[in-house]
Amino acid sequence: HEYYSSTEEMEDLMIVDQTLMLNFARYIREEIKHIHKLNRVLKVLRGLSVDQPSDLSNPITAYQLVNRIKWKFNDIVRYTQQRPSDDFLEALSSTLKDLPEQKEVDRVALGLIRLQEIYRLEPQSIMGHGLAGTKQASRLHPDECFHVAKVAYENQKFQLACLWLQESYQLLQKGNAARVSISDVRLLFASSAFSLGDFDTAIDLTEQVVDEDPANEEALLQLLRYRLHRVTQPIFFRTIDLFTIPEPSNMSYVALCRSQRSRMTPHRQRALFCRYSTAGGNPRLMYAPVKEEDEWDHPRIVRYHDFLSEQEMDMIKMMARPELSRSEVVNLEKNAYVTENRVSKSAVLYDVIDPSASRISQRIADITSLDMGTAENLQVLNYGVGGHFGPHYDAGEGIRDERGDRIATVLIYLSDVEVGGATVFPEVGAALQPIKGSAVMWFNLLQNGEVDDLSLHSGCPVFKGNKWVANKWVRERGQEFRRRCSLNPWE
Ligand SMILES: O=C(O)CCC(=O)C(=O)O
Ligand SMILES: [Fe+2]
Repeated sequence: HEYYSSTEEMEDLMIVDQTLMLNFARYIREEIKHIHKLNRVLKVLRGLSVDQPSDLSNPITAYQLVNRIKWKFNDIVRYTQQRPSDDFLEALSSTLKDLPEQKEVDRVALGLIRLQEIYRLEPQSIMGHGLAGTKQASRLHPDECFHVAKVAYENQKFQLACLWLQESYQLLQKGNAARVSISDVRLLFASSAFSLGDFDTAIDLTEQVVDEDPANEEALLQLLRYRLHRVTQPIFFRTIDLFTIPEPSNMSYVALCRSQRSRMTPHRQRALFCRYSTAGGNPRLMYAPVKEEDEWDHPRIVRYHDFLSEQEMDMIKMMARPELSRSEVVNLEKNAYVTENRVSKSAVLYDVIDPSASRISQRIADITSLDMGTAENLQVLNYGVGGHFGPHYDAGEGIRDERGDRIATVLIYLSDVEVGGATVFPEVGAALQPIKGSAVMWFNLLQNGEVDDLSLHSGCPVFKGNKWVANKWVRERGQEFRRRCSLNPWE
């Protein structure tokens, strides 16, 4: 079972944790009871012993000795074999299937690293100090810092590895007991520095390890390798600071995630409006017009406020919860696969089964005047630790089928997000804040049916909070006359 890709399911892991501790405590109580019992048995058996060799002159005593030694032996075997650990071991093996695998632990560390890169956080601040609204700083153990460093290293994030190693080192220096040693930290730091081209630091640190333990073969080998490199490739990048968080390559996306604010000139902003809309006189909206707000002009993105009620949202989450499974993405050949570029769990709610899903379709049809006959069923998403969806198009080669392509996306926010988790459009600079109960809509295709390059978008990593959204993808077939309709605000 995978937990980290859904914040909602992380709660299950807390229960696994509590059960494990409870069973262990119960086991200890049983062991103590058992020891008491063994002590009582010991006392009884001692009472049956012959004290003095002289007693053996009495034939009765001699008989007792011969007889009781067997009796005692049997008792000892019997009572020591009755161990409470059997029940406990059984409980443990049933917990085993609920435990996260090491692979998952590594991916959570990768989630932390992603958050650090995107939101520019030093280990100190991601552990709580710099995070507004965090009650309690969550400190990591030196072993844990080392593990995060190792995952960073394995993912070629060498500077982040250095930062986490520094953290681990400082904790070790303060005398925190740990499995990892200062030498382990130095060696991994040396490798990271070496990978960043800082051969001097790599050699320095490895020499320190060798000085302390001249028999450390791994260190000796590394040292040779580093020295050789310094001779053969004497160019090194002195300018690289080992302790800075590097800027990811996709800057506009990252900057939008960080600020969570759209970037638009005031002049253009003044042309954005809020209105009550009846979608050109739809009878179902005449008495309850929808609150419509322009989020962006080109491509046009609008938000519908109070699109769903609290009860509707609770219902959707309740229906989706047991169906959640790891989200996948499709490639051009329409093959679906799991990737760390999309960390969430999702469930499909079918219009024909679920009244709340069909009601949503009706609302979307009313508000947008688009035909829902070919639209996809509602996809409900719950994000996980550092959960995100990297920049992507909702439409394209891998998506298109007999219903056409995904002409429009309606994205419904089923929760607020405390920090992070905005939906951003890096090509244009739009950032949509998750607002619980609201829905945003945009077109993925141009009027000519081609994918609109500007519709590239991304769900930023969730830093803090539990992000729920639902997607409704509208397909091209059925919209042939609707998108051109003059009553349609999407022209
Ligand atoms: O969660 C978000 O903000 C965006 C989700 C999205 O783009 C998608 O699921 O296709
Ligand atoms: Fe999307």
